[in-house]
Order: sequence, then structure tokens, then C-alpha cells
Amino acid sequence: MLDADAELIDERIAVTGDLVATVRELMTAAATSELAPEELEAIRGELAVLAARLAERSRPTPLRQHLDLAAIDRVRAGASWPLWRHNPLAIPLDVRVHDGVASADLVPGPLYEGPPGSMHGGLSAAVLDSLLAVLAQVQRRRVVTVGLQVSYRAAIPLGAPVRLVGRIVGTEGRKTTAVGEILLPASGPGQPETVAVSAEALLVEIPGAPD
Ligand SMILES: CCCCCCCC(=O)SCCNC(=O)CCNC(=O)[C@H](O)C(C)(C)COP(=O)(O)OP(=O)(O)OC[C@H]1O[C@@H](n2cnc3c(N)ncnc32)[C@H](O)[C@@H]1OP(=O)(O)O
Repeated sequence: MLDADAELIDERIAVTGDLVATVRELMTAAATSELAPEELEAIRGELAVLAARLAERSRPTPLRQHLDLAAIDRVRAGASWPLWRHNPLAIPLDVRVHDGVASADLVPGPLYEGPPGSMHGGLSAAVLDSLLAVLAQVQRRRVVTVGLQVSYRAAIPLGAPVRLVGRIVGTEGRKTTAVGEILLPASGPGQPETVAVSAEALLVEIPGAPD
């Protein structure tokens, strides 16, 4: 690949990431705005123009930043991996891997709501699934999830920080078992974090280069 092509791809990855981050802000603002109906209708018209403009040239699926061998080496050296940066429907996570433990911080926003005021269980499962799949990929295993057992132990309030952690507990042939948790902050100094959600994933290696 020519240097100029690589630069263009890097620029597209960066600019699209910023665009999608702004779209996420827009999604939250649209879903929660209490402006007058006529103002909302005017904004909808402006947004429809922008959506049509973006769709003038498009690709079949979202842009994707590949967790290739070079990226895996960077993560193993301490860099975080910006997961789902280019898909506004997914929850973005900056995944870190240290001493075999994956972790990420998250503040569930208004759009993550399931039961009133707390995070949707399917989204909790999705973020843990993603965290554990990335952890396996950082161990150079290109995997998909074939099973995910999730246990919901405490509600996750919206707007407050939580911590995701995950680790691999076993490998056998193509199969990897990994466990993860979503932790609520400690209620005070010296207190433990509370496990809000725990999950066990069965991941199976598939052929092909890591991505
Ligand atoms: C970069 C971040 C990405 C984030 C992605 C997040 C992760 C995801 O959500 S992945 C998407 C959801 N998952 C999928 O779409 C997977 C769908 N399943 C498949 O494609 C196939 O089942 C596949 C390719 C995994 C395995 O098929 P195949 O290659 O024929 O292998 P197969 O022999 O059936 O299974 C391999 C082993 O896994 C086991 N296995 C497969 N499926 C299951 C299952 N559902 N439950 C338990 N064990 C299973 C088999 O028993 C076998 O075990 P053993 O080696 O001991 O005999």
C-alpha cells in the first residue's frame, strides 16, 4: 500500500470516529430534547438533509478499525483499543489489557436505559461479550462467541461510572472460556466494588488472520 493511501485511510478512520461520536451526542439530544414541537420538526428537516448528504457515497457496513497483529502488539504494550468507535449503535469502549485482565470504564448514558433509570440487560451482555472477545483476540485467538451466560445481580444506574473487567479462565483446543463483570463503584473507602453483572462466555476460534 502506498504511503498516501495509508494516510487517507488513517484520516478517514479518525474523522469518521469523530463524526460518529458527534452522532451519538445527537442521538441522545434527539431522544431527550424538550424543545417545542415546531423547533424539533425544523431540526428534523435539517438533519434529513445531512443524512442524505452523507449517504451520497456510502459503504455496505460501518467503517471498522481492525485489531490486526500490529494493533494487538500495541495493546499488549499498554495502548487501549477503541472498540466500536465507528458504529453509533454500539457502545464504544476503550479496552485495556494488563497482566491478562481486560478492563474498560463506562458511564451508561440515557440511551442505555432498560428498566426506568437503569441499564438495559441486553446492553450489559453486549459490552461484556465485546470485552471478552477482544481479550481473546489480544491473545491472538480470532474468535466468535458461541455461548454467553449472564447473571444480573444489581441494577446499574444511568449516569454513574462503572468498570468492566474480564479474564480468560480456560482454553481447550479451539475453545476459550472467559469470565467478566460489570462493577459498581465502592460505596466508601475500604469498601469493595459491587458486582452488578457477571458473565461467562464460550468463544470458539475461527480460521483467518486476526482482525
Ligand atoms: C472485535 C470485537 C468483536 C466483538 C464480537 C463479539 C462477539 C460476538 O458477538 S460473535 C457473534 C455471535 N456468534 C456467532 O455468530 C457464532 C455463530 N456460530 C458459528 O459461526 C459456528 O458455530 C462456529 C464457526 C463458531 C463453529 O462452527 P464449526 O467451525 O463448525 O465448529 P464446531 O465443530 O461446530 O464447534 C467447535 C467446538 O465448539 C463447540 N461449540 C460450538 N458451538 C457451541 C455452542 N453453541 N455451545 C457450546 N459449544 C459449542 C463444539 O462443541 C466444538 O467443541 P469440541 O471441539 O470440543 O468438539
